[in-house]
Amino acid sequence: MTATLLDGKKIAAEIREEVGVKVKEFVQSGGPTPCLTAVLVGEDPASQVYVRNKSRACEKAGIDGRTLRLPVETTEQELLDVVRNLNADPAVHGILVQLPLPKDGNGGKGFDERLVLDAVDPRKDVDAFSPVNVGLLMQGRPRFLPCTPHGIVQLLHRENLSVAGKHVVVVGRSDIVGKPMAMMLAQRDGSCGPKVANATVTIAHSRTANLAEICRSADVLVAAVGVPEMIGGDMISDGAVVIDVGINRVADGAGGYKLVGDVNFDEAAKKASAITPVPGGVGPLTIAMLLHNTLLAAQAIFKK
Ligand SMILES: NC(=O)C1=CN([C@@H]2O[C@H](COP(=O)(O)OP(=O)(O)OC[C@H]3O[C@@H](n4cnc5c(N)ncnc54)[C@H](OP(=O)(O)O)[C@@H]3O)[C@@H](O)[C@H]2O)C=CC1
Ligand SMILES: Nc1nc(=O)c2c([nH]1)NC[C@@H]1CN(c3ccc(C(=O)N[C@@H](CCC(=O)O)C(=O)O)cc3)C=[N+]21
Repeated sequence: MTATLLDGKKIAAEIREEVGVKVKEFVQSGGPTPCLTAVLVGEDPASQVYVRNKSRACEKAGIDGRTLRLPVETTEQELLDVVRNLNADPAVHGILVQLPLPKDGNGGKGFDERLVLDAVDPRKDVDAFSPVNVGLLMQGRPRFLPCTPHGIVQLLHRENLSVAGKHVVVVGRSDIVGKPMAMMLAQRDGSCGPKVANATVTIAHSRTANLAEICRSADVLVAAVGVPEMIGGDMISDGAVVIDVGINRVADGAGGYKLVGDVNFDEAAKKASAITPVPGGVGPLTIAMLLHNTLLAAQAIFKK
């Protein structure tokens, strides 16, 4: 089988366009310009790219996208104060603390990531990382859907790929991708995205025995591992749908870097019925859903 390419970049552009129209309507009806503030500590090059992409996308959608760049010397207390000031600022609707926080930050001690994320007001938590938002999601009554899994849900929906009754294998159990992805696809009622529900979900991770065999039993395989091209063609059954979340920078052999996913694309494309590329797959969708959440946050605060 030769796979259809699932064009995340194109679908993300459609979603951003739709969000842009809704932002315009919201502002015309008297609402404030939705404002997303990203907090970036240190100078991690990958984080710089994501934050730049986010602010460009915000601008195009009519959202005020701000970035607070803090030096790596920032202390945990100072970072908590920054977050609390953003919580209290009525002009800011969405707050995103870019992860990972630098290991050498906070005077060399590193940050307690949980403590910092927990300080974000749940109503402004457009990443959907706070315990309140995770709990609401789990119970099938989400306020914000986490951006990366929501992007995947939108992709499946818009490509008419149903997961109902299918076996979905999610490789990876992070709080940002694997865990919420698994929970969202297993919902009874599609509360976690349009019509996307009722999958039978397996969560695999680094302690999983027989990973290849489990992956081969997947109708839909979601790889969120962070290991370049670790999912080979031998781990994919004929006709499976493959969603590659991985964004890994590897040497390109010419002195520079290139991005590859967690899936060996060339091998997988020979087996799968449909597959997302890296770049141009899940990454752009993540940003589109972040804009969506920022508008939701502004609408919810405005209504009160
Ligand atoms: N496209 C996008 O928008 C986004 C992309 N990403 C990318 O997705 C990837 C995953 O990110 P994230 O979820 O944050 O990663 P984490 O490092 O937090 O989690 C990785 C998960 O993969 C599991 N794992 C690691 N090695 C193996 C292995 N050899 N076999 C099976 N499972 C393994 C780990 O298992 P265990 O729990 O046992 O350690 C863990 O659950 C990264 O490449 C990241 O850059 C992330 C966020 C957004
Ligand atoms: N609080 C927080 N929330 C996040 O959502 C978050 C985070 N921290 N830390 C890092 C990960 C990663 N992430 C990506 C977003 C966009 C692309 C993206 O746009 N990728 C493009 C290419 C980007 C490039 O050229 O490097 C693509 O895949 O086509 C990738 C990865 C969000 N994350």
